[in-house]
Amino acid sequence: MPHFINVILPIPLEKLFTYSVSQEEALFLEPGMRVAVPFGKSKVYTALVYEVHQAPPEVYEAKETHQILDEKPIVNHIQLKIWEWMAQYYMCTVGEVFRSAVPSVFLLESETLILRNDKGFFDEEDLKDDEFLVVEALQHQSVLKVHEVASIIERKNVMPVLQRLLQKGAISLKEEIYEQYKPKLVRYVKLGKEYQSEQQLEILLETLSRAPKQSQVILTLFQLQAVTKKPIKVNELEVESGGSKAIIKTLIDKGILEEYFIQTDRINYSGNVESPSVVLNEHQEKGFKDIQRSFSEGKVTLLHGVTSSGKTEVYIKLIEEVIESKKQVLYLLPEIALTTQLIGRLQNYFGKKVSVYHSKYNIQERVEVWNNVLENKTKAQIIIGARSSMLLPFSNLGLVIVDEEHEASFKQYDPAPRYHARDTAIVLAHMHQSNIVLGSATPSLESFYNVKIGKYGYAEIKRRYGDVLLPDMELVDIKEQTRKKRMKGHFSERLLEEITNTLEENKQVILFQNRRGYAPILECTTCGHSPQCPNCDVSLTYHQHRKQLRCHYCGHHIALQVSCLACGSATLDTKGFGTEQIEEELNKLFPDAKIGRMDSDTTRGKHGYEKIITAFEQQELDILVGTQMLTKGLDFRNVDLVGIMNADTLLNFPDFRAHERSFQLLTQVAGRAGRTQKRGKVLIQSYNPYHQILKQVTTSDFETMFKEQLYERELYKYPPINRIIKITLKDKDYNKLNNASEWFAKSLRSIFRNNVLGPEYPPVARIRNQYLKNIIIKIPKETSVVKTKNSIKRVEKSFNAISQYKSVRIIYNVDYI
Ligand SMILES: Nc1ncnc2c1ncn2[C@@H]1O[C@H](COP(=O)(O)OP(=O)(O)OP(=O)(O)O)[C@@H](O)[C@H]1O
Ligand SMILES: [Zn+2]
Repeated sequence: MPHFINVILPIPLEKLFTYSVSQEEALFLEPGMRVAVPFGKSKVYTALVYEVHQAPPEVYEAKETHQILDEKPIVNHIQLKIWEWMAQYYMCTVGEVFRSAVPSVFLLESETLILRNDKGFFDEEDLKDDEFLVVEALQHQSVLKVHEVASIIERKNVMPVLQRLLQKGAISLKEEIYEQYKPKLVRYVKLGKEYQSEQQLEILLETLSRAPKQSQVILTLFQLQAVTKKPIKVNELEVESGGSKAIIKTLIDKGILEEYFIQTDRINYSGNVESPSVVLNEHQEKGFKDIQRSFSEGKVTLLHGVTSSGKTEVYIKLIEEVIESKKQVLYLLPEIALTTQLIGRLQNYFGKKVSVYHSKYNIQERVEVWNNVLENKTKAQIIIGARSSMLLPFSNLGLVIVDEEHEASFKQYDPAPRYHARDTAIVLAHMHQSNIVLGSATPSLESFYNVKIGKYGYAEIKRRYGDVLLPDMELVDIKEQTRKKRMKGHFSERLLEEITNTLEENKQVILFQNRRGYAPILECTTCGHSPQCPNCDVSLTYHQHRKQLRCHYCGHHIALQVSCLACGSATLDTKGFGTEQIEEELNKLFPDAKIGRMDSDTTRGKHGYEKIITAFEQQELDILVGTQMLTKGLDFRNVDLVGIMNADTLLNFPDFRAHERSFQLLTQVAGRAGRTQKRGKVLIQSYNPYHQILKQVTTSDFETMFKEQLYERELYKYPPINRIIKITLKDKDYNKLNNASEWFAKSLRSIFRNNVLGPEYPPVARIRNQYLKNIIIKIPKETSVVKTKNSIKRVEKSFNAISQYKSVRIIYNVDYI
C-alpha cells in the first residue's frame, strides 16, 4: 500500500500538494511537521504536513518527499484551523498564511541565502563531516545558496544539514537583523562613600579650592540632594552646575563622585517593584468587575476607558488571574516599537513570564519565543506583540487583550494574508475558548456597534486615574487669524502664548502634525509646475534637512532644485507643511527650548523610537513635534500642553472613515496632556473650527460622534452595517488595466448590481510604475459572505482565462481599512 502526505507549500497555490512517503515515514509523520519537498523543475521548498493518507493524487504522479525536518510538530492543530479560517475569510491561500505565520528560518528553500555566522561561537570539533564542508566553503565564499550547498556535500537533501548548522550557530540566513528591545539605562551620580559626612565634605572642598569648577559641581550636587530625595542624573548635574562632562568624569575617576545606572522604566514605576500587586481605584474596580461578568457570559468584551484611566492596570489584574490558572496570555498592541514603556511595566509585574514577539526581531530570538510558546513554557506565558504574534503556536490561551483596538495598523496591508489581527484574534480566542478584551479610549465604530447590538459585552471607565480632569480643549480659528495676519508661520497667537506659559512652568509640550517632511509640495509660482515622482502619480515631498525631494510611496529622491525644472525661474515656493517645518519654526520662535521630532524620518535607526521617547521622558527635550506616532498609548508624566497644528487635513481626507479617524486621532493626542496632577490644555488649530467632529472631540462626546457616523454608514451602506471587499487591479499598462478593470467590474455588477463601486483610481493612481484601480463590493448584512466570495472567485476564474489580461494582478482586501 503506498502512502502519501498532503502538504501546505509556502506559496500562493489554491490546493494542497501530494507527495509520496514510505510506510515508515507515514507512521512517523504528523500534521504540523515540516518536510523538504521538490517542486517544479528544480525548486526545493519547506512544506508543512497537513494530513497523512493513502489516496494517490488523480491528475499527477506524486513525487517523493526529500526529507523529514522535524521530530515533533512545530505547528499545532488549532493553528492549522485558524490558518484555514484566515485563508477562507481573507481570500488568500493557506500557503500564504503559512509563509507569513512562521519565522523565516523555518522556511529554508532553494533560493535562501546562507552566510557565515560571525557572531556565533561553535566548536569545529562538533561538526560532522558534511557540516564541516559547508563551513569551510563559507570561508572562501561569503554567500551560498541552498542548491550550491547541495553540490558541495554531493547530496540532494541538504535541509537537515543546514538545520543542524543553524542550531549549532555556525551559519546564519540572510535577512535584516533587528535589534532586540533593551531597556535604556540612565546614568546617575552621588558623592563617593568617603565624602558623605559634612566634615569630610569640607575637607574635600578645601582641597579643591584651586579647582573652582570641580568644587562648583560638588556644591551643586549637595544643593540638589538637599531639595530632592530622587537620584540625580548626570545630565541634570551638568546643566545645573554649568560644569562639563570632562569635569564630572575627572571627579568620578578620582572617586569623589560615584556613578551608577538605573533602568529608566524601573524608575518610573519603582513603586511597583516592591509591591507587585496592583490596587485598582473604584472606577477601575468597577470596570474590572464588569469585564469579568461579561466574560462569564462568554462574551467578547469592550473596555472603553478614557485616556489615562488606567486600562493597563485593569489588564494586569486580569492577567494575574489567568497566570494562576497556568494558561497563556496574548497582549496585542498596534506597534511594538512604541511600547518600550509598556514592556517595562509588564515586566515589573510578571518578571520572566513576559516574552516579546515581533516580526522585526532577529530570527534566533523569534524562533526561541516560538518554541517556548509551543512547549507552553512559563517564560512565554505572557506574549506581548504586534499583529503577527497572534500566529504563535498557542495551545492553552486563557486571555487575549487587544489594546488600542481601534488602531488601523492591526490590519495587514501587504502582502497576503491581509488580515485584521483584532478580528482574527476573536476567532482564535473562540477556538481556544479563551476570554478576549478589546480596549480603547476611542473604540472603533465596529466594536461599539457590536456592543450596541448586544454581541459584545461592555465595561467603561469614565475617569482618569487620580481623578485628574480630562484636558481643557480649545479650538483656534486660524482662518480669522490668517486674515488678520496674526499668524507667525503656522502658529496662532494663542498657541504661542500657551507654549510660552508651559515652558515657563518647566512643563513639556507636544505638537502634532500628521505629515512628515518639510512641505508636501514644491511649486513654481511662475509656471505652476511641481516636481513629480517618475514612478508614482504623486508630488515629491520637500525634505529640508536632507536637501532632497522624496517620494513617500517608493522612496525615489532627487536633490533639491534651486530653479524650476520646467521654466527655469527661481520662483519655487512650498505648499502645505510637515513636521520638519514646524521644528524649524520652533527653533526660531523658541531659541532656548530643546526641541525634538518624532516621525518615521527620525525614528529609523536601531533604537530610534526609544531614544526620542526616553529623551522626552527624561525631560531632555521641552517640545516634541510628531506625527500620529505620538498618539499610541504613550504615558508621559510632565506634558501640560498639546497643540494640534492643523486638524483640517485629517478631516478632509477622502475616505469614509476620515471622520471617525479624526475623532480617534485627535482624542488620543489630546489624551497625552495632563496625565498626572494638573489638568492639561489642548489647542486645536483649524480653518473650520465649527466642524461637528471638532466639537465632539472638545466635548469628549463619543456617543454623538458614534450616532452621527453610524447614520452616515447606514445611509451609504458602509461598515459596520455592511461588509466591504476592496479588489485592486494592478498593471504596468494603463490601457490594459482600464479594460481589465472594466471587464471585472461589469461581471461583478451582473451579480451584485449596485453593490459594486468603481472601478476607480485611488488618490495615488500609480505606485512604482504600476497603475492601480479599485473596485469595491458592499455586502449587505443579510447576504452570505461565503457565497459572495465564491461568486467573486468565479469571476476571477473567467477573468484569468482571458489571455490578454494575464499580467494583471488582482488583490483582495476583505474588510479593508
Ligand atoms: N491602580 C493604579 N495604581 C497606580 N497607578 C496607576 C493605577 N492605575 C493607573 N495608574 C497610572 O496612571 C497612568 C495612566 O494609566 P494608563 O497608561 O494605563 O492609562 P490608559 O488607560 O492606558 O490610557 P491611554 O488610553 O491614554 O493609553 C499610568 O502612569 C499608570 O501607572
Ligand atoms: Zn514614487
